Amino acid sequence: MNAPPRVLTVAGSDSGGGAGIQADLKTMLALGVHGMSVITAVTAQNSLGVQGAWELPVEAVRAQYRSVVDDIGVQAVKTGMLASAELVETVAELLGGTDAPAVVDPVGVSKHGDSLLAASALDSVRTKLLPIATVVTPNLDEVTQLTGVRVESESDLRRAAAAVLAYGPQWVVIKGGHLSGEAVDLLTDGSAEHWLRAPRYDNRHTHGTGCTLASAIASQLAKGQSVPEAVAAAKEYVTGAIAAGFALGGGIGPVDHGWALNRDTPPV
Ligand SMILES: Nc1ncnc2c1ncn2[C@@H]1O[C@H](COP(=O)(O)OP(=O)(O)OP(=O)(O)O)[C@@H](O)[C@H]1O
Ligand SMILES: Cc1ncc(COP(=O)(O)O)c(N)n1
Repeated sequence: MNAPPRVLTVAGSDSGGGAGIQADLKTMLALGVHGMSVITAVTAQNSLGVQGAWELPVEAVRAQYRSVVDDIGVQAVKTGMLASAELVETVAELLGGTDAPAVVDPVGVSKHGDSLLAASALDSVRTKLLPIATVVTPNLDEVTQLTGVRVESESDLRRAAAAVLAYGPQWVVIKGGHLSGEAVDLLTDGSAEHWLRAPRYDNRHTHGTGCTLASAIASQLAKGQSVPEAVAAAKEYVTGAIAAGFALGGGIGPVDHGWALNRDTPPV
C-alpha cells in the first residue's frame, strides 16, 4: 500500500485533547494523512482554561523537527502555539529550510484568555514567521495583536487582510468566527479574494476551532490541492466539527474531529 501524504504539526500539547497537537493529529487522521508532531510546549489545560504551561528547550524542538523531516519527510507543515521569541525564530529558521507549504496559525491567546505567546515574541512572528508562510490564519484578536487593525464587522476584513499580507505571507485567512451573524472568513493573496461562508452554530463547545482549521488546510495542501481548494475543504470540515461539538468537563467542550468518519460519505 502507498503511504498517505505526511503532515507535520509544530505546536503545543493540550492535555484536554481539544486544541493544540491533539486537535491537529485528530484532524489529520480524519482527513486521511499521516500526522506527525514537534511539541513546543506542554500545557495543563481543560474545558475551564489553561492551568499551566511549560516550554520545551530549543534543542528539543530542533531535534524533533530534524528527526521527522530528515527521515520521513513532509508534504506540509502547520504551526500553532510557539510560546516564546526564541521558539518562533527557531521554527521560522527550520521552516525556511524545508521545501513544503507552511500553514501558520499565529496562536496568541486561548479561548479562555490565557496567553500562549509572550508579548516579546510578536515582533519575531511579524518579521521571521509571517514572511515564510504559505497561508497564515489569524483570528480577529490576533489580527489586532499583529497589525493594530481592529475588526468590528465584515467590512473591516479586507483592511485586516491587507495589513497581515504586508508582512509577506502568500495568503491570509482572516477568521471571522468571533463576529456576529454568519461564520465568514476571508481568504486572499492580495489579488484573488474568496469569501468562505458557513452557518453560525449556536454551540459553545468550540474549543480547538482555530487549530482544526489550520491543520485541515495543511492536510489538504499535502494531498496536492491548491490553497483556495484546501481552505474551502478545511472550512467545510471545521464547520461540521463545530456543529457536532460536545460538552466535556464544566466549561467549553471540544469540536468533534471524528464527525465525518462515521458517515456514509467519505471525509472532505
Ligand atoms: N459558532 C460558529 N459556527 C460556525 N463556524 C464557526 C463558529 N465559530 C467559529 N467558526 C469558524 O471556525 C473557524 C475558526 O475560527 P475562530 O475565529 O473560532 O478561530 P480561533 O479564534 O483561532 O479559535 P479559538 O477561538 O478556538 O481560539 C473559522 O472558519 C470560523 O469562521
Ligand atoms: C496548546 C494550545 N494550542 C492552541 C490553542 C488555541 O486553540 P484554538 O484552536 O481554539 O485556537 C490552545 N488552547 N492550546
